[in-house]
Amino acid sequence: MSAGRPLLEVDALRKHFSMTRGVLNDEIGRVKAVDGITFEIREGETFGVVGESGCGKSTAARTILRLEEPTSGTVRFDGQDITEYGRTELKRFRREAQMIFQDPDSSFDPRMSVGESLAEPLIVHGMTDRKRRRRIVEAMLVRVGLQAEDIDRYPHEFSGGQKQRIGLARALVLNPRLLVADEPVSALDVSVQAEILNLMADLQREFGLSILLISHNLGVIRHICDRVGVMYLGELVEVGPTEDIFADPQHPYTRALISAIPSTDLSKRGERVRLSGTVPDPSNPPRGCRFHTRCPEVIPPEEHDIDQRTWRSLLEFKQRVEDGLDREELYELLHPDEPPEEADVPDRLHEDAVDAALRAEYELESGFTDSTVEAGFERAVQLLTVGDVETARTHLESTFPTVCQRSDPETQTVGPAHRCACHLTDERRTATGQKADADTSHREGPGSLVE
Ligand SMILES: Nc1ncnc2c1ncn2[C@@H]1O[C@H](COP(=O)(O)OP(=O)(O)OP(=O)(O)O)[C@@H](O)[C@H]1O
Repeated sequence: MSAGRPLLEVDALRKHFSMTRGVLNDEIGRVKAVDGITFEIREGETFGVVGESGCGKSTAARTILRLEEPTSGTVRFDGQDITEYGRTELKRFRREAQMIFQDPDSSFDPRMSVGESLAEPLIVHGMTDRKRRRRIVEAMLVRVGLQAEDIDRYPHEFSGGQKQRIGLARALVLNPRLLVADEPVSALDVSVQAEILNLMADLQREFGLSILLISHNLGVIRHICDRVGVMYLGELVEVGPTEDIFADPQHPYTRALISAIPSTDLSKRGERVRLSGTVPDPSNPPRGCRFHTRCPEVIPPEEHDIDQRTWRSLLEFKQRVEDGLDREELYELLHPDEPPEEADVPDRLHEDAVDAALRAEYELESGFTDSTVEAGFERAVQLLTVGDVETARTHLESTFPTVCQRSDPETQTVGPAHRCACHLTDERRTATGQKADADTSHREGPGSLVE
């Protein structure tokens, strides 16, 4: 369990990939895969990073190990900034910080025996005594639950779970201080997953390891992590001790991930929060809170009487207009079997038909109870039927504002070592009379979560 001093300190780390075009490689944009994350891992601690596919977890791990060069920010290992390491220091660091991957197959050369694969790092780091290497490798195989005789076998002779054991043995053969495990069990049968996670926990205790565990599955993280960082679109939106994150999740994204964990408790089934769509394009992240385009708890304007589901649907409509809902698209909505390029799209579409089609598309009521909401929606439809998307956009912006779209939430301390970046946290604090406690020392947006 956690106790020691910080071994790894990640501060405002960014990794952007350049998108280029043409022979001159002109930059046309940047994929903000990791966009200002801050956390630390103490000696002997397991820290989990969780988030959906495409949130930037693997890029974060690779940048922390300097397999990718960071765009900005620092990574300190045992107090030293690894972003400034030269070749020799980097070699030493690579010995102390090892990585295992999702697919153990891809990390083994099928032509090399297990013994040869595991001895390789020892040779690279200067161990010339062959007998000694063999003794170390055999002992490590036994330690991960295999047999010393397995040393002369080949990767294809092992099951997926056994291969991941061999992967662990190879990562640990150099006695590292940090293990970075990127989705180590997601390719394995569920029945084998717990065995590998338990083995990792045992090895961690025995070797006093620090572990950075990356997974899209909070159930996996819960199994062995002391603390968790929840990652969304390049940012850490919540960080805290595992038990606090599960007992009192603050961020709607964390709540959605928790609800996605299959429950064996029948009474708890059916409470799953469904997130619409996938993680947005990191080269063009939504403004304000990056999660607002999918957030099931996005904050409605105070002046409107509107339920959460309707508000979510209205915001999806608003987003579609923002993305440019022109007359051709509307025509397609009205006439799904008639491609607009072949049809003569009229200058003015039929208002009632567009109104009905949009309400059906976004599952909106046929008449909103709040007359201002009704009038606001009708006005947007009018503007869209004549193709005035720009005015429709500004009209929707002023009629249906939300703080979630307007501004980036600041990181707030919500409990001991528990931080969250969400406007709902501000609202809750205001409602309970607590002073907003923004972390002004780390103004890097929601990624600024430190212990
Ligand atoms: N070398 C690269 N060049 C350009 N974009 C990249 C590169 N590597 C990753 N990306 C992009 O960065 C974003 C984050 O990818 P990353 O693999 O880190 O996410 P992830 O959360 O680990 O997802 P997964 O579990 O699917 O790997 C994605 O949009 C991905 O397409």
